[in-house]
Amino acid sequence: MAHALPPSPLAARAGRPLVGRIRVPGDKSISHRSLMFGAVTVGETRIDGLLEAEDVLGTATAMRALGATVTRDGDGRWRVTGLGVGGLLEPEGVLDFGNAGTGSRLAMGLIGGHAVAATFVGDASLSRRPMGRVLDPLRQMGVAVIARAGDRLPLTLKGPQTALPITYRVPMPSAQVKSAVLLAGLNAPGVTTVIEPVATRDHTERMLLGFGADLTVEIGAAGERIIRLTGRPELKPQTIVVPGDPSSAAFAVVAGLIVPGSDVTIENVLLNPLRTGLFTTLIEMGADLTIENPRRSGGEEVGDVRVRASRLTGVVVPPERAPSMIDEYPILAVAAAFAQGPTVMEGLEELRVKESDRLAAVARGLAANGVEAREGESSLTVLGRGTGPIGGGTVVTDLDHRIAMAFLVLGLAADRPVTIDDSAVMATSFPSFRSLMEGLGGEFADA
Ligand SMILES: O=C(O)C1=C[C@@H](OP(=O)(O)O)[C@@H](O)[C@H](O)C1
Ligand SMILES: C=C(OP(=O)(O)O)C(=O)O
Repeated sequence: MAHALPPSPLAARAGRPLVGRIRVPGDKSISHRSLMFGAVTVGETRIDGLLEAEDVLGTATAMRALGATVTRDGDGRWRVTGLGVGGLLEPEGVLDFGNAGTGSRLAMGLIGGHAVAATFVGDASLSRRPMGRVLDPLRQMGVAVIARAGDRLPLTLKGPQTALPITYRVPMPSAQVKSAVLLAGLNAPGVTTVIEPVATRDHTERMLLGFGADLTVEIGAAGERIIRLTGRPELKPQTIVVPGDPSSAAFAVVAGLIVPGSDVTIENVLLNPLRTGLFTTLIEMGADLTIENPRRSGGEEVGDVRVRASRLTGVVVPPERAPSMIDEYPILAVAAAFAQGPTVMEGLEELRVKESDRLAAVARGLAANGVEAREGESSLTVLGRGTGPIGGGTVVTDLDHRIAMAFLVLGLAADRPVTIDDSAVMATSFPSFRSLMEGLGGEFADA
């Protein structure tokens, strides 16, 4: 795992325009779910374009430990032969989820619905993130939990003989919490209901329907989403084609907008409307961003995203947009650093419990590079391009891949190089970040 190695600093600096067409690796959310749903399906699920990054590889290892057969062909196609809903086996060792919030929390739901015990561990970042948000509903479903104070990793859970279907209103906008309850509900006899006051990414719902589950989504009187899942379905093996991850594409998109003279196309990007808040915001800022070749693939909207260098203007990003771009605020803050006038981002409380406290990390990284920003309790204001030079600083990544990549992009357009203290963290979600950006003309140097 990245954190066990000595840190490997990396610097990015401005050079020529970024030009070309790239494909980014597969979507992380869909990749985790493909492996997990395949593990509780009888028969062989095939996955093309699985994200081969540390977080998802950790989920593959965990599914093997639970008894599923998970293999990779020479041509990069993955195969999962599962055990059916209710069929998971008790793992022998601990399950190490590394840096992965999604992997660990969704697996807690999946395993919590089974009458097996499992111990979850992770890296220093994952071990400080709150797990009570998932454990609370699982306890209501009959899961026994032994955890450190504050419900942090490492922890052990044991699923009941028969999980209780519950009705659960998700208290914070979180697709991970929603998904954990639905995954536990898969093996609960009866109907599990999850109520989401604010819509979050809906890959669990779309994919469970694709696997043949009996699932409905109703919109309530106050606009809330009411998701009902009938437990103990017989899931049917699928062939899944994972589109490019918009959260990874985001780095090349913003780089193409802020490096003068650039023209970059990212092909085959997932464009699920619950994931595209960043693109909406950039267009509002004046970005020359177009979607080419829009199409559907595997039950999801996809397209090619083309950007050309643009003069950006600061905007106010409304809090209700946050769930559709929750992982993209660090890179939006970088775009905002090159905009004319302030960009105000609100409703960001969830950023404090990601791989790092991203509100603080972004504000610190900008300050280290001469960009003025104001950090509020749950908001961030980036004042935009001032008169002084941008860059020249070193950014503390604190085991956070998105902080690392966002600030390297800052360096590609800054007046002075920007250094991150550890580039290994990018392996969490986007191991090919550096080579893809170099292919477009980006300049990096080991520092
Ligand atoms: O369900 C998912 O795949 C994810 C949900 C989001 O987390 P939250 O549910 O904590 O908002 C997001 O930040 C994460 O990268 C992936
Ligand atoms: C928050 C993220 O991931 P996770 O919660 O899965 O660790 C992310 O990838 O930005």
